[in-house]
Amino acid sequence: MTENIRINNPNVKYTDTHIEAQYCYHTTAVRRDGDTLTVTPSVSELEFRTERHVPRLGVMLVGWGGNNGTTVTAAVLANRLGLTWRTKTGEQKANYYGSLFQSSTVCLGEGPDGKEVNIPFRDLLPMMHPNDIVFDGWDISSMDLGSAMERAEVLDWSLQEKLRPHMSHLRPRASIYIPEFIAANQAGRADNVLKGTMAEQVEQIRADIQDFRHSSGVDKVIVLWTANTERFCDLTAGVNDTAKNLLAAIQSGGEVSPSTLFAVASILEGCAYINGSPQNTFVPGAIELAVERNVFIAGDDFKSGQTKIKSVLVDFLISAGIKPTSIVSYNHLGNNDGMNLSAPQQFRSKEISKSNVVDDMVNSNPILYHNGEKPDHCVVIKYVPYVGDSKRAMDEYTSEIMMGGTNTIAMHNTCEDSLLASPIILDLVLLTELCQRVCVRPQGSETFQSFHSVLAILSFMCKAPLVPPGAPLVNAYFRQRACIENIMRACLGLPPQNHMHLEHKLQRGFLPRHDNRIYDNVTLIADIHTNLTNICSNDTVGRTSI
Ligand SMILES: NC(=O)c1ccc[n+]([C@@H]2O[C@H](COP(=O)([O-])OP(=O)(O)OC[C@H]3O[C@@H](n4cnc5c(N)ncnc54)[C@H](O)[C@@H]3O)[C@@H](O)[C@H]2O)c1
Ligand SMILES: O=P([O-])([O-])O[C@@H]1[C@@H](O)[C@H](O)[C@@H](O)[C@H](O)[C@@H]1O
Repeated sequence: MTENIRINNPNVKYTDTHIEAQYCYHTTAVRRDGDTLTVTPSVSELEFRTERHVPRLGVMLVGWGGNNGTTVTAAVLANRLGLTWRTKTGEQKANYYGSLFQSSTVCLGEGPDGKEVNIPFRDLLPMMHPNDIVFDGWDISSMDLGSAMERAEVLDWSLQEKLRPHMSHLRPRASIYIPEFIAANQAGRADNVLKGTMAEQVEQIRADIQDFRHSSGVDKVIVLWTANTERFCDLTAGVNDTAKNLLAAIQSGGEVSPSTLFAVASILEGCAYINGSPQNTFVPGAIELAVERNVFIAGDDFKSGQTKIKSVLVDFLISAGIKPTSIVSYNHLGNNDGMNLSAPQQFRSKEISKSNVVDDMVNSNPILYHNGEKPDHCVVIKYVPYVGDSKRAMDEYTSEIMMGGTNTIAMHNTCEDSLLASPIILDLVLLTELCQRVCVRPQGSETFQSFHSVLAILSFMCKAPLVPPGAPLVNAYFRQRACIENIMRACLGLPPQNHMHLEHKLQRGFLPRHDNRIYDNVTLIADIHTNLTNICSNDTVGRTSI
């Protein structure tokens, strides 16, 4: 279902190539003087410009032969082919459940009947449809995607049988393998590795990207790491502290992880690079290189299950004035990721990303938490081969409530881990692709600017969000989601969702006045057919009328 939305707004203009929206950005600055807080509202006039043409997108996955890589590829193929398959409970149809853009909605406003009108999130702006993504990638295991899907043991066999003819010809490219960065138990699958110096391997990855771009005919490539979790990299001055030093370290063969080598290769090829794992891929030199080359980077670590619930539950508790004092997150799983995480250094990377997710919420409430006080927080991950990709998570949240009371919430959460991560991979690349088509011009500035290379808007999909220097780090789930929705609304000149419904809360109510200011004596009425093929090819849409 694709919704056609009509923006009746004088400050939104449609050209053949862009959506151009004048936007008033409201914020407040706060200054403390003793026990007085001075709050100064500010309004910034911004012009958002969004390219309407959606390109053909290629996604290259590092770790393509893994559970996530095979599953997300299979899911896109199954949806593209419109596959159904028998399960023990009946006929199952391919879908994109778990994807923010494909399976959740946003509220546009109220209809004449006073009821809210909700549309698919993806219909807010011209976005790539996941069915159209072209996949490629690398893996240290040479196994073809059909066999690797079988190895992953994620999807129903009857679906695998339908998909195998479409996947068996897909083979991961040879990859960069430095054994010390992942668990020793991964060595057995490493039969597809590049030889040569570090610099030669980076050049090969760059050549692979160029080869894929040319052979597939895609217009742009995004590279995403869904390979195994690496140990943290040592941050060393003169090695990875600047872009120049990092490039030199690659030439000399210093301490640079495979994930960072892929990041450098992607950035040098002008491709956005996303880190789906918890290691510190983005060493300062990599970030500096991305900024210098104006290339998007984002991460870290897909926020898929236990941590996603934590970023909701802790936000609920603390914003309700309840004080979490102990958070224990245990899970066991039996997939290869779990096997890799059974090694201490790799587990430590994951423990860090899973543990820091409550910091912003705790720090937001000095009524409950004083002088750096934090809840006890324990993360346990165990490898139990028998359960495979079916992660069993058990969480206990103990909180202080009124008058010395105690509240304990215990939950059990079982899921196929890769079926939670796959839609997040799609959301990450689709939102990155959209952001590559958006630029903003503050009032008084001659030129437009893109988002910062560190693409913080992707925080919603990450356990340990990477943000630009000095930017706030937000983990609270609904704040992150609102950030995405309101930035996309701004691209349409629409104000942020405020959930106030004031017109329904006053004694006599009032009728909101339509924002139909005249714009150069022209009232623009623009149709948005958010089906991208319509917008690009059908000249009857996106029309303006005077
Ligand atoms: N719900 C989830 O599945 C979830 C959530 C958050 C984060 N993650 C992270 O996503 C990553 C992938 O998860 P998975 O379940 O698909 O794991 P997996 O072990 O099934 O897949 C990882 C793949 O990466 C390959 N690989 C390892 N090192 C490589 C290298 N240097 N180059 C290319 N390929 C390499 C492996 O051969 C394997 O095929 C892990 O780091 C995991 O921690 C997963
Ligand atoms: O997102 P989430 O469910 O909290 O975290 C998950 C961990 O609990 C799991 O043990 C690990 O194997 C996955 O890679 C993922 O990181």
